[in-house]
Amino acid sequence: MLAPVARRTGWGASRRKRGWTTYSPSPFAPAQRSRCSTSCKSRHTGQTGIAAIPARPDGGTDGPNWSNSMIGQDGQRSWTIHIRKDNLKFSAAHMTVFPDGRKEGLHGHNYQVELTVELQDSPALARMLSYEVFKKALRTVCDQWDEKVLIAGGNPWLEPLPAAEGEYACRLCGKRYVLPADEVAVLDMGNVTAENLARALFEQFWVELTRDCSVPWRERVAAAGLRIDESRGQGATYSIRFGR
Ligand SMILES: Nc1nc2c(c(=O)[nH]1)N=C([C@H](O)[C@H](O)COP(=O)(O)OP(=O)(O)OP(=O)(O)O)CN2
Repeated sequence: MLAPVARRTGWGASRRKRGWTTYSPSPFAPAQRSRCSTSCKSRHTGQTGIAAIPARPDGGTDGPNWSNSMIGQDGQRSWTIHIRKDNLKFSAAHMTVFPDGRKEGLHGHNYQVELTVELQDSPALARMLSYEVFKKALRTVCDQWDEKVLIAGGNPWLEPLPAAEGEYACRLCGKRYVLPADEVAVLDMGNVTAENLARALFEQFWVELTRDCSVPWRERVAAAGLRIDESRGQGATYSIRFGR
């Protein structure tokens, strides 16, 4: 929660007094420094024209009273972490089945994964949630599907067939497939689309992430989304906003 406007002092308040309506997030940007004058109410370091960020006694940088002078206007603050790394991907084969019972030929993609996590309103929490925590969970779930043929276990055109030891066999849209069982992942979905993969991957990711019960995830994460691009410029995002 931000401090009420009337109680704020400093740069933002002085702008309002002057009737300026434009928003600039930081009064400490080089272009603004030269505006400081003896009438400026910001706290200063002693160096002419450079405002000091008031230090919190415990060294933290969150909370309503920290650096109110940096706030140009009222508003809801938020921080969003994005993670998209070349190695956060899985290479898999699939074939989408269309509603009329036709299907694509078996083909593969290097599925690229991207995570977005919107944090609750505090940069301190952002510091506590290292990128690595998210990347570790993402890598684990991506590995499950890497170098696999993905089969939609819930597709109405799928007919599982008896198979020899170590093999997986099925008929899909009338075509028979026999594959090494360890190179197949039968997924609990109706079709292997980017939308369904994004949702399934997100749900597994969340389970993996929240294994560490010492972190109050739901209090720290406001929303999260997982995007899968099956090729450059084409894919789907599954996202969830947690209710309070
Ligand atoms: N809503 C969705 N539609 C489609 C999906 C999907 O996941 N969600 N997937 C496919 C296919 O599986 C396919 O991999 C992509 O098909 P397509 O766009 O035809 O493939 P190209 O990228 O090679 O097509 P260009 O014409 O070169 O753009 C289909 N639909």
